[in-house]
Amino acid sequence: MLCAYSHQTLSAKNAIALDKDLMSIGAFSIDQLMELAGLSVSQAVYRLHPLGKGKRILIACGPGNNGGDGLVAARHLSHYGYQPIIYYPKQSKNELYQRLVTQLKNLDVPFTEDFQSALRESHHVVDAIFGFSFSGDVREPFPSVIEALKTTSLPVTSVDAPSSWDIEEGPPKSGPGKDFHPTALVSLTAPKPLVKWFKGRHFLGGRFLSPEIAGKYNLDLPEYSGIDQIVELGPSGQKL
Ligand SMILES: NC(=O)C1=CN([C@@H]2O[C@H](COP(=O)(O)OP(=O)(O)OC[C@H]3O[C@@H](n4cnc5c(N)ncnc54)[C@H](OP(=O)(O)O)[C@@H]3O)[C@@H](O)[C@H]2O)[C@@H](O)CC1
Ligand SMILES: [K+]
Repeated sequence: MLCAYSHQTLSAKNAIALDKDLMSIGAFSIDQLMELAGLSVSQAVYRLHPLGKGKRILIACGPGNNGGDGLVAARHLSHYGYQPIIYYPKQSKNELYQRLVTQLKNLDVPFTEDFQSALRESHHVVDAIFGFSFSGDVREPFPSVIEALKTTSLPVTSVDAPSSWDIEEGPPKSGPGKDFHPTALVSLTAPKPLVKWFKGRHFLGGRFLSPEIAGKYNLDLPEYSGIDQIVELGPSGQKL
C-alpha cells in the first residue's frame, strides 16, 4: 500500500548529523541501527522478490556501513529461506563487521570474489556498496561491479542510495555509474535528495525514529502497517 508522505529529504550532511543524534539523544548503538537497516532491506527484498521468484540473492557489500547493512540483510534473507551469496572485497577489520561475517559463515552463507560469475547464477541483486558517505570517482575494485549492476537484466535493489550516485546531485554524468538506474531503492531513516532522479520502486525503512529527532530534522513520520519495518513511497518520496 502506498502511503501519504511529504517531501522532506535528508542531505548527506544532515544524514551524518542525524546518525550522531540517534546514537547520543536517541541512545541507539551502531549495531542496533545497522540491524534495523538490514532488517528493512530484507523485508523490501521479500516484498519485491518473493521466494517463488528465485532464491539466489547476490549481495554486493562495500567497505562502510552501507556494506554492513547488506551483511545484516543477508542473514535475515537466509533465515527467510533465500540463498544469499556475498561479494565483500574490502572487508573491514572492525569487530562489528567481523561478527556479521562470522554470523553468515555460521549459516553457511558463501562469500565470493568473482562478482561476474555470481551474477550469472543469481535471481536478484542487492547493492550495498556505497551509501551517504560516497564521494568522488568510484575506486577499484568497484567500477566493473557498478558497470555490471547497470547492464544486468536482473532486478537490483539499492540500499539507501544507488551506488556511485551523488547524494545531493543524483546520477553521475560520466564513469561506470552513468545511466545506472536500479529497480528499487530502500531509503534508510529518510530519503536523500538523490531520490529526485529515481524512477523505480521506493521503500523507506525508519520505524525507530522518535518524534523528537524527526521534528529536529523536519521529517514526517510515515504510517507503517502492522509489523512492517518498511513503507512504500512514490519514487521521489513524494506525497501520494
Ligand atoms: N541512521 C541511518 O540512516 C543508518 C545508516 N546506515 C548506513 O550507513 C551508510 C553510511 O555509512 P558510512 O558513513 O560508513 O559510509 P558508506 O556510505 O557505507 O561508504 C563509505 C565507504 O565507502 C568508501 N568510499 C567512499 N567513496 C568512495 C569512492 N569514490 N570509491 C571507492 N570507495 C569509496 C569509503 O572508503 P574510504 O575511502 O573512506 O576508505 C568508506 O569506507 C548509510 O548510507 C546507510 O546505508 C546504517 O548502517 C546505520 C544507520
Ligand atoms: K547502495
